[in-house]
Amino acid sequence: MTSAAPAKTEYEAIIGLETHCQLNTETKIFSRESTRFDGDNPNTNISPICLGYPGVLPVLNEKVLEYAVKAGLALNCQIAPYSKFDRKQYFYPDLPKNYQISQFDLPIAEHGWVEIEIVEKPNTEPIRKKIGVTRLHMEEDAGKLTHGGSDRIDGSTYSLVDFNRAGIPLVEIVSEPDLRSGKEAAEYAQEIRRIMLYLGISDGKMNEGSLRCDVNISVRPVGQKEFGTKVEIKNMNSFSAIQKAIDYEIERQIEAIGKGEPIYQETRLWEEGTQRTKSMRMKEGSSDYRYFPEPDLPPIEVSTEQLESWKAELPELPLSKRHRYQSELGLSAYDTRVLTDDRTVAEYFEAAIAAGGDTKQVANWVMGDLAAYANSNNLKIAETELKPEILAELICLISEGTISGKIAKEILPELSTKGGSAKALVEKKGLIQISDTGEIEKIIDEVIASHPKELEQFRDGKTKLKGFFVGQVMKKTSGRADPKLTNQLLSKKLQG
Ligand SMILES: Nc1ncnc2c1ncn2[C@@H]1O[C@H](COP(=O)(O)OP(=O)(O)OP(=O)(O)O)[C@@H](O)[C@H]1O
Ligand SMILES: [Mg+2]
Ligand SMILES: [Mg+2]
Repeated sequence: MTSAAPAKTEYEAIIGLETHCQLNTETKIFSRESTRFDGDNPNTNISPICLGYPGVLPVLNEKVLEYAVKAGLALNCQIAPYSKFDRKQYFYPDLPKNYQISQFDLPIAEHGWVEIEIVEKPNTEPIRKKIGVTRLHMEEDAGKLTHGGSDRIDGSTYSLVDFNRAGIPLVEIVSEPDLRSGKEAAEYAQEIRRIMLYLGISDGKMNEGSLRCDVNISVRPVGQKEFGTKVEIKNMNSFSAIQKAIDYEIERQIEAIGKGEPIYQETRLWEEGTQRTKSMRMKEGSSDYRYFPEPDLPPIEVSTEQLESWKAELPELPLSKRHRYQSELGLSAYDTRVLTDDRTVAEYFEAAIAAGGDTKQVANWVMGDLAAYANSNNLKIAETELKPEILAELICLISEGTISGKIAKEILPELSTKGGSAKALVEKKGLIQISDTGEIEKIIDEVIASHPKELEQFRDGKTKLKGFFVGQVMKKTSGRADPKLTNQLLSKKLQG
């Protein structure tokens, strides 16, 4: 008896990511040219070292080591007290040396992990998962190729190469094959980016190529222990492209296996236009690179003292903030995620609380009106003129009853544009809330006296008209009457 081909749900995907982050040092990894490459003319920030002329000697940029170690620590890795560089050899027009200086068997950092937190919707429990980080190593970037165009004279096609990018420092972060879906992989990549940005060592721009993720995927029947053959996918320039490329590739592999076709160990390209992956080349095994120790660079030794001093410089990282906001501040996983995504937002939030603002209120303002103001003015929250202490002051003015929440919303744009104290602005504009019972009663009496018809209808059972009277009181006081008190007093007066 032959068994039917397994259904789609009987397969699971195994995914591992290789993430390349450009480090934002001033100068290149082994030479002194500037790392600027966009904006500058092609092939201007170059030297015999990054082009690999014979006989030149590379020297490691100390900042690169510092940034790589800090990244390794932030990824919970063990930092190697002794590591070295190796030559990874391959031929490609963007690599004139025919080898890339990288690290092979003794990388600077190994055995780490990253926690991802998937929050599907507000008010749901997040799914948390630890993803192993196999290693982090330092290496140099290659040049940038621009394909296309055709020669004006003979019509031949050509490619241009810009070596300004050659020698820009990179760290490559290799994950364990612990990811199981496109969603998890995109979340992992975002967490890596967040960590790099918190550390301030990379700008994390996927669309400009300073953060590049290669995805490795295989599928296997559920229950099978061995992994299937992996396929590597490149060329995704957003997190959603990572997710889509993986989801597409999982389907493709399952379908191929279903048809009895082999899966080749190959490199495929994600095509944004067709939303598909396309075969690019068969994948080298590591033996094809003929790695050997880089003879021109001494091994790297990191002393315990040096390591401790770099460790002491690390900021509080997103994971720790997420845990703290949820367990100590009692915020939801969803709010926590919004508040900790960007370090400057998290720091603004914390400063407003430190200045006396109520936690939940600060969170609501930062994620709500203030975020909306900042967005519509193309600013970051911390770049607005509303300093965190003033947001705290504004919140206190509401809670002590000096102004209503509505008035606070109205003056937020002015405070965010011009700065200055919230209290001073409220006083200057005469916006202080009327909370005096006698004063409100007097206004209510006037309103009732001038609307006898509505009063009669109300007393005849059209109780909805209460809202009309509230509105009239607010109109007369330019919105300054304490809404709660107004409601209470109106209820009494309308009954007669
Ligand atoms: N069978 C598999 N299915 C899916 N992912 C896998 C499988 N085996 C390994 N991986 C993942 O593939 C990635 C391999 O990356 P690594 O940098 O070690 O090697 P490579 O891709 O062969 O080399 P290169 O750096 O030249 O691209 C890791 O993230 C690993 O977790
Ligand atoms: Mg790879
Ligand atoms: Mg790799």
